[in-house]
Amino acid sequence: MSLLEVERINALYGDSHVLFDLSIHVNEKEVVALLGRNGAGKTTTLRTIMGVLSPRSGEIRLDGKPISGLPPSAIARVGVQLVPEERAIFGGLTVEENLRLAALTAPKPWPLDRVYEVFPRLKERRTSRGRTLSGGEQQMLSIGRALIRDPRIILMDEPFEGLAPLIVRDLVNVSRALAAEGRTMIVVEQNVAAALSFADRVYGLNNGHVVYEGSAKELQAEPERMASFIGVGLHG
Ligand SMILES: Nc1ncnc2c1ncn2[C@@H]1O[C@H](COP(=O)(O)OP(=O)(O)OP(=O)(O)O)[C@@H](O)[C@H]1O
Repeated sequence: MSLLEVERINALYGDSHVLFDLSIHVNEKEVVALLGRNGAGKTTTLRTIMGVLSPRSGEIRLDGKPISGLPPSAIARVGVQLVPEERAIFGGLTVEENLRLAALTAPKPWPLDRVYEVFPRLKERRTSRGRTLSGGEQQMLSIGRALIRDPRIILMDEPFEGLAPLIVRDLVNVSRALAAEGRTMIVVEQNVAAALSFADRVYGLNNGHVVYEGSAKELQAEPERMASFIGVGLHG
């Protein structure tokens, strides 16, 4: 049994059908990349797993127990954490307050220092307010807020988007380290090369359908295959 099982979900925004019988699974300690063009349904898949959107049909299970239909707060309590594209940190609170707040409702949160070991820059900025952070620092804080709750699975939505290449390199290195220590993650990313550098397995999405599944290694060996499915190249 996989840690996360998404089985034939259909999701709609009003009358607009966005995910069609979509099935994916994520094994414990596995990193899965969801790749596809803009509008393919990647963000909607993460939002549906998190419970922000309820699937119209199908089922989502964590550890074999259904979570679809539960509110996001309940899904967070059982160990799912979304790191949203817009980062969603509290601009008026300091780095440390943002982290403490995230830890507050977690059953077994990490001590603050463990987050600071992952992101030393956050320790340097711990008394700074969220709104004064750079884009890269905000992304570190957003990931740090997920990590401090010690979740079973982290859903990362375009973590490298809009960041300078040097920051992306640092965040990729952190993601690799998290993968190496056995964190379970789903990553949605337009930067395919960056995502494949730490993903184990890949799903390609197109128009709300899974159109490709394979190991990251397979895909790196034949990137034209991915391009033919979804029009996303390794350098796209
Ligand atoms: N709140 C919403 N209301 C209505 N339609 C939406 C909403 N959010 C997304 N959609 C539509 O659902 C489809 C899937 O969007 P989604 O954001 O999941 O795609 P994506 O693969 O994550 O792409 P992107 O990289 O652009 O975020 C698109 O056609 C989009 O226009």
